[in-house]
Amino acid sequence: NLKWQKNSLTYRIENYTPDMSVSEVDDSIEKALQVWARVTPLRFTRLYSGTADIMISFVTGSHGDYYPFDGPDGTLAHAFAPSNGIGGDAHFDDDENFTFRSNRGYVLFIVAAHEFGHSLGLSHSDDPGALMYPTYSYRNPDTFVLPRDDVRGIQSLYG
Ligand SMILES: CC(C)C[C@H](C(=O)NO)C(=O)N[C@@H](CC(N)=O)C(=O)NCc1cccc(N)c1
Ligand SMILES: [Zn+2]
Repeated sequence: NLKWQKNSLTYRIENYTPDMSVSEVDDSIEKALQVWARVTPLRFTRLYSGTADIMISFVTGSHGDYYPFDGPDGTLAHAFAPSNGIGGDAHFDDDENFTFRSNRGYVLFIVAAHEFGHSLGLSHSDDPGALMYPTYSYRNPDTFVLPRDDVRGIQSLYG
């Protein structure tokens, strides 16, 4: 499936990284979902148990899918395109150092916003300024604005 066939999606934070406080992780995830909700009819509801559309976890190395993580740097996270089961799920490599807003380490909000782009059906962009560009670059979460290329991409799916 190219995209979700519903606008109301659920998410669940299954576990936490030791790099940040629980509230910083919660806030980073919520803000990363809002980035996409603001420019689409999509709405996200948090679940605290059971199976959500977007299951979010912090894992290292081999973790039960066919895409084991690779230690520090390299792959930071991955997410699965919309579908039942693992579709939509986002896994974060906990061998990375995730931060709330420092440019030392990877800003979880930025990585999560990128991953949720995949969870919603976006692939990578070749626009170097795009959030969906393949490689991470630091951006201040307090002043982050979704680049035009990403708005175009998500609205071509859900606009
Ligand atoms: C083939 C994929 C599994 C690579 C993986 C990715 O794109 N995940 O969505 C990944 O972690 N790519 C790294 C590439 C790298 N090490 O620079 C990345 O930073 N992706 C996350 C990211 C986060 C925020 C912004 C952007 N543009 C990219
Ligand atoms: Zn990616």
